[in-house]
Amino acid sequence: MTEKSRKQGKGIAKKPKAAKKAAAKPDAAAKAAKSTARPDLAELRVRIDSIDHTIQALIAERAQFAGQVGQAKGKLAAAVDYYRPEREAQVLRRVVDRNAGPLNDDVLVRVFREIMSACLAQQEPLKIGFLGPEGTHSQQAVYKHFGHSIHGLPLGTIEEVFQEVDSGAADFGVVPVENSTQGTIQSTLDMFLTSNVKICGEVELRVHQHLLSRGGRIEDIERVYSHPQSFAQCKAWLRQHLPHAEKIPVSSNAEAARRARNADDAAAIAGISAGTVYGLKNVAGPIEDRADNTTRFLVLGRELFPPSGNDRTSLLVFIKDQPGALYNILAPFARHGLSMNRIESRPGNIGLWQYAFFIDVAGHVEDEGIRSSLEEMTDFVEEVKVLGSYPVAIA
Ligand SMILES: O=C(O)C(=O)C[C@]1(C(=O)O)C=C[C@@H](O)C=C1
Repeated sequence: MTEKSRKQGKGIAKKPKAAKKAAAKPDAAAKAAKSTARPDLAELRVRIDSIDHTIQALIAERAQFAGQVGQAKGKLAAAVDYYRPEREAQVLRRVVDRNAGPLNDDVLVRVFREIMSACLAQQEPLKIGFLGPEGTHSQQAVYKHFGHSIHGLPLGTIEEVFQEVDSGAADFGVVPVENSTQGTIQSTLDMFLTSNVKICGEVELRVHQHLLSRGGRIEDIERVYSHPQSFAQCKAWLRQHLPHAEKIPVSSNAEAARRARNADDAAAIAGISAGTVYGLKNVAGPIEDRADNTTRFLVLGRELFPPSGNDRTSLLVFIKDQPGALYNILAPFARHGLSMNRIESRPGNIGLWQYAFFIDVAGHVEDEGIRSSLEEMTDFVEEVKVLGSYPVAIA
């Protein structure tokens, strides 16, 4: 059972368009953009050079201040201790709020993420575990969330990502948790039943699938490798274009690409970056059946972070086996006006037919509403685990 209103949680307070425009567009650039006369290329490049000069000086100045912020935090043990997801979310929401174009929000967010990533790496790059090998969508999610100034650790399974974070070998981990076409990734949810790791962020990634092969000719393809989730996302396309090819499920799309590089009659369904890593040609794509195909990833860490102002809380609730228990754990959220974004039941590993409920609710566990809701449900639960309170995904 899943109830979703994710976008509703985004809550990025937008200024009225006209006010944003007036605030941001420099006069000279606005006039030049309106003029019908052909602009002078050399003059434009002089201006761009001058702006680049200023931007570079400001980035260097920002990096110096970020370094001082590091010192202000005291002598901490490792880079992981300097990372502040709630602060990064606030910085990025302001970027979106200020944006008056012409660049899209997601482009500007990417640029500022990279700046913060580089600023943080001045201490030492964060070590981020993800479902490898190189070229997976999980790796893209890592870069989207942490920028490129990190040290990526490609791992074999979702379970290993949890273990490496738990043991401290990785500072953070990134794992897929649900796909808009295919639903929940059960193996991720089940790990929370036994693991102590915390959720400290979420990433939403538009996922495009491509048919990749060494030879690049669809008429040669007799075997297709991919992860079962990706096969499911491209079911209709495969039925229409490769109905007779053998479909071979493997552990990741990048692994599919790795195998497809050995023969001309083999292909992989994977992201385009896997093709670049493994030297494959793009035969067709995007080939996912739904154009809005999106995967949501969770960022795993070892501690809870303070509120960012627009957060989500994930709970794991083991309810008592008694009439009305489920109603009584959900009613407090309604009483406190808290939006529930998701509820999903899984066998709880605590006895036959005993279920655990994964619940996502808007807000932070330090908020009065969630604190009171948790108190009010105590008579109806065996145990509640707060899996994490973290900033709602940005752009
Ligand atoms: O504000 C901080 O706490 C910083 O360390 C600075 C900064 C930044 O570059 O803005 C860098 C890393 C943190 O994760 C958050 C923000």
